[in-house]
Amino acid sequence: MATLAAHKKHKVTIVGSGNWGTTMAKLVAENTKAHPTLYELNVQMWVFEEEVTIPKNSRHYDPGSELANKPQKLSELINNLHENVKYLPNITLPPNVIANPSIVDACKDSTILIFVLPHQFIARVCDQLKGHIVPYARAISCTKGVDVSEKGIRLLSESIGVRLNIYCGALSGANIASEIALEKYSETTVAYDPPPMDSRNPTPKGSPTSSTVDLISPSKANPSARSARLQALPSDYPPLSHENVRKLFHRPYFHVRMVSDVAGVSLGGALKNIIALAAGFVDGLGWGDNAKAAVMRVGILEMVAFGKAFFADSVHTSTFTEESCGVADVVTSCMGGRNFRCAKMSIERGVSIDEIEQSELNGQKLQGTSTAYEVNSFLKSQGMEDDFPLFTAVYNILEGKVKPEQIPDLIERKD
Ligand SMILES: NC(=O)c1ccc[n+]([C@@H]2O[C@H](COP(=O)([O-])OP(=O)(O)OC[C@H]3O[C@@H](n4cnc5c(N)ncnc54)[C@H](O)[C@@H]3O)[C@@H](O)[C@H]2O)c1
Ligand SMILES: O=P(O)(O)OC[C@H](O)CO
Repeated sequence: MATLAAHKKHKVTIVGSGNWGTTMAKLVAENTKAHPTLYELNVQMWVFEEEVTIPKNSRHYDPGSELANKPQKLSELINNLHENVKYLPNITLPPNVIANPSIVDACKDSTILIFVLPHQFIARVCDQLKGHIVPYARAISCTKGVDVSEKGIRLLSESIGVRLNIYCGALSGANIASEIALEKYSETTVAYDPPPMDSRNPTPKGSPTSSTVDLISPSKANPSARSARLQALPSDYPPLSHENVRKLFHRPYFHVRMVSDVAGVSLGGALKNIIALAAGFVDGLGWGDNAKAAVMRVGILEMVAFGKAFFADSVHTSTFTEESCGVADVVTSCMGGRNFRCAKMSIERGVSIDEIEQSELNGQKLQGTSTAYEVNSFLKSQGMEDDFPLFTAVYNILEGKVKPEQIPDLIERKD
């Protein structure tokens, strides 16, 4: 019997256009061009619209132009210059990256949605998207953070999945965007564990087209786990197997390892930002590399303990220790990430980290500060602050309740 070949291609949208969002658009657009049988060439990139003046040090600044020093729409600048002059300056984007200020239009008919927004904006953007995406779309979250509410703590992959009623995987790793944009070698971890119905291609005649799938696994973190009716990917699309998803992200300079542990990948990316703040605090005191290594060691232990305590059914400890999204991300973030750098500057200058974020990041957002608050509020609700002394110390430093100089005593094991 002749099998029906997949003849449609996946349309891909990048939801976000900051430093990492724009880098992600660049590398994904290189891959849609490299794999024309799987993916549509053009990659939509949703831009949170703002007016931007081309910086005077930009290669695109022309003092003789009538547009010099005039604010212009960021999405139009990106499409005209093939560069995001605000969030990823001096990097040329492939012409198949299409900046789009309409979230609904950017995601229309897309079967793959790649979320790369600061985590505080995820809920609002998902709300705007509800009812405007194809029901069999699949998502990957590249955002680092968690979603804490009175109901408990949710991974962002879960949050996106539940809000949009679609399956969502995660991408995270030791990935400082500016290095990857310059095509310097780096690795990442992509967790994608699609429901079995997605790997069936073509769909056998008479088989169901939708299935009930747990979008959130029941755990201590989520006592009210939720199931949803997930729609199968139609068989005229190429299956989103590990092999095909890998082809969307892997580049000669960006090596991808595929895993199935979505919870571990999501959690590693979120918690490492709290550890990076601690590393910045001790470095800001001029304490050097030994001190940084000490907070990294304790931080990694707390990351593993957090996974075991609240996501025991889903997280594999080996994801933290063996994959780029765990220890490797802690290391790179504590050496050169924005959370580390801003925490360090805040100590050196004696001002709050929020002020440093405002004055130094030109609109880029820190994820560590809000994650430290969110994780603390969750730990408090569980009566477990004392079990995570480094995470608790970072929160108390941000609150001005303890001083960074107290970190060694605060994180010392009490046994
Ligand atoms: N930059 C990196 O090196 C890097 C690497 C890996 C992961 N990440 C993660 O990726 C996520 C996105 O970070 P980024 O670096 O792309 O962003 P960014 O911090 O560079 O930029 C902030 C973005 O937020 C957008 N924004 C501002 N207000 C908004 C609103 N009200 N609604 C929606 N969007 C709004 C801005 O337009 C901009 O695109 C974060 O979770 C971050 O931790 C970043
Ligand atoms: O610059 P940060 O601190 O947001 O970290 C960037 C990446 O997450 C590092 O992997």
